[in-house]
Amino acid sequence: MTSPSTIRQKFLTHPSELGVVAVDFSGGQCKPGVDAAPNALISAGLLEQLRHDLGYDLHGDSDVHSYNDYIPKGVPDPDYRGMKNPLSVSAVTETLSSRVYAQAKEGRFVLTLGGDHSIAIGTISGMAKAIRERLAGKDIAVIWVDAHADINTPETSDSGNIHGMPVAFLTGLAKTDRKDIFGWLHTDQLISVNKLVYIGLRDVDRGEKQILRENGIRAFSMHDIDRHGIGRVMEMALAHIGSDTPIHLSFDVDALDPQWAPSTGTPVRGGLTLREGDYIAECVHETGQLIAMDLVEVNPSLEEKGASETIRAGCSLVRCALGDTLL
Ligand SMILES: NC(=[NH2+])NCCC[C@H](N)C(=O)O
Ligand SMILES: [Mn+2]
Ligand SMILES: [Mn+2]
Repeated sequence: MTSPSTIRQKFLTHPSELGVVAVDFSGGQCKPGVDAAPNALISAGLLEQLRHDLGYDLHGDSDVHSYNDYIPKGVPDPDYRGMKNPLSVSAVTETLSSRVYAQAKEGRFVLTLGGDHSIAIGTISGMAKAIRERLAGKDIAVIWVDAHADINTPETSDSGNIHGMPVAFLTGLAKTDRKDIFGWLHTDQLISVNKLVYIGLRDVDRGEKQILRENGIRAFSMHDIDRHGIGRVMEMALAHIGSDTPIHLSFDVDALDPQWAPSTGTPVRGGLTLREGDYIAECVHETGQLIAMDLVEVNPSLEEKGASETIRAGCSLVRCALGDTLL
């Protein structure tokens, strides 16, 4: 086995530097409020904790950069192949992709605070490209922690919400012939289905199940976690990725049970405990392969009584992924 810090050392030329990207965007789904999450997380002290308690130097957005400025103005954004707000989501994620790429090129860990999960189209494409350039064509692995698989194509989606489709675009399973609707994604920005692992699934659409099956995608559902325990599931998930691959962790807060994270747009009962979520983040940190994390789908305006709990849970997940709880 290569020494655990090799990947991080090779890629993160500045391991104590964080590129923070705060994305106030909600256009990948229909409920307002998820755009307020980055501010809520920052106001709760997240960045200060990373700086002060964990000793990171922060770069990038110290407050929220308005991604809504990148939505094309004065042009209608009609549904296309059933997708809602396709031009807006495409334009925002394209800009986000280049901002993430710029941070990653500096050799920094990139932490993105969403926003809805459609923003992963930008973050993961930016990381995939930066890693390929810096590590001689190497692919990144993605650990997608979520109640949902978010791998609908426009054709299999019932809702038309693009936050249910990012993985289909990122893997090239969803094709597009429109430059202005994700046609900007080039092969060097895509990920391989073989290096994708899901954890926490429990609400997967019928068409998505077929996509997972047909592509042999590794997925650990809540059923698997109940059967094997989170410890064994993490061993299996990380073994699938291997020790020589950089990891992007995309964490949807709805992977947690609504008891811990009620303020989210598509809550599903029967989820992870906060401790299980933290444990996932700790295990990925411990590999020395983690190079980027997204935290998405915190919506402070839903279930307002639970908003501070959800924000606190989100802060905890990020701190764990950045090494807080390990001795
Ligand atoms: N990122 C999320 N919370 N996604 C929920 C997706 C729900 C459903 N599968 C859909 O495609 O609409
Ligand atoms: Mn989800
Ligand atoms: Mn999601």
